[in-house]
Amino acid sequence: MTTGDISKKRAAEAAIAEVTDGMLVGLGTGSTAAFAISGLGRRIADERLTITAAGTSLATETAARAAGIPFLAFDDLATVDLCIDGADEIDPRFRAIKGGGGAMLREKIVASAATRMICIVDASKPVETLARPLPIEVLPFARAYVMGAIRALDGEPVVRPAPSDQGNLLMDCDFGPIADPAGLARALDAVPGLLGHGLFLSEIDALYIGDETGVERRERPSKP
Ligand SMILES: O=C[C@H](O)[C@H](O)[C@H](O)COP(=O)(O)O
Repeated sequence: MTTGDISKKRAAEAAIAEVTDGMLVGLGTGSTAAFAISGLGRRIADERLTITAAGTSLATETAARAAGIPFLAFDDLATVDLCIDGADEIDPRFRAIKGGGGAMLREKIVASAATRMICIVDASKPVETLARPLPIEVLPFARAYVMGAIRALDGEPVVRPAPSDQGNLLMDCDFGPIADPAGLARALDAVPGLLGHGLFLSEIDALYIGDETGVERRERPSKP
C-alpha cells in the first residue's frame, strides 16, 4: 500500500467509528470512500453492526454489496443519518471540490440529505484556495451552450471521454484559483443544462485528515 493509501485508510477508519447500530449511511465514491466501505463491511462481520446504506455511484453500490453492506436504492430515501465521502480539495472553511471520479451530482444530493456529512481525505487534499479544475455534469443536448457559458465565466472546459453514471457529459473546468466559490457556484447553478458541479460549500460538517503518522479530526468552524 502506498503512503497515500495508508493515509486515506487512516482517515476512513477513524470516520467509520462514528457509525453506530441502526444508522442509514450514505456512502461516497472514490479511493478514500472505498476504504470506508471495506471498513464498514468488516465491522458488520466482526461486530454484528446493523446498518443499511445507500450509495453515490454504481461503483460504490457494487463495492458495498461485495462488502456485505445491506444496500438500499437512494431514490426511495429522503434522508440519511451520516454521509462519508472523499474530496479532491478542501479549504479551511470546509469548502470543497469534489467529482474527480465524476460522481458529484449524486454525491451532493446524498450529502444534502445527510444529517451529518464527514469528509475523509489524505494530507494532499487540504488547500488554502480551491484551484483544481472543477468537474461539472452536463446534459448532452446542452454541450456547446454550457461550454460557452463556462468560457463566459473565464473557465476553460475539457470534456471527459467517459459519461457519468446518468449517461451525461462530464467536463473539467479550469477557472484557476477560485477567489469567490459562492459566486461561482451561483453562476453555475443558473446555467440551464448544467446539471451539477463539484463545489461543495455548505454540506461538510467534519473533516478527517489522514497522514503517515495519524489522523486529525476537525469540526466545521462555522455554518455559512
Ligand atoms: O467523484 C468522485 C468523488 O467526488 C471523490 O470523492 C473525490 O474525487 C475524491 O476521490 P479520492 O478519494 O479517490 O481521491
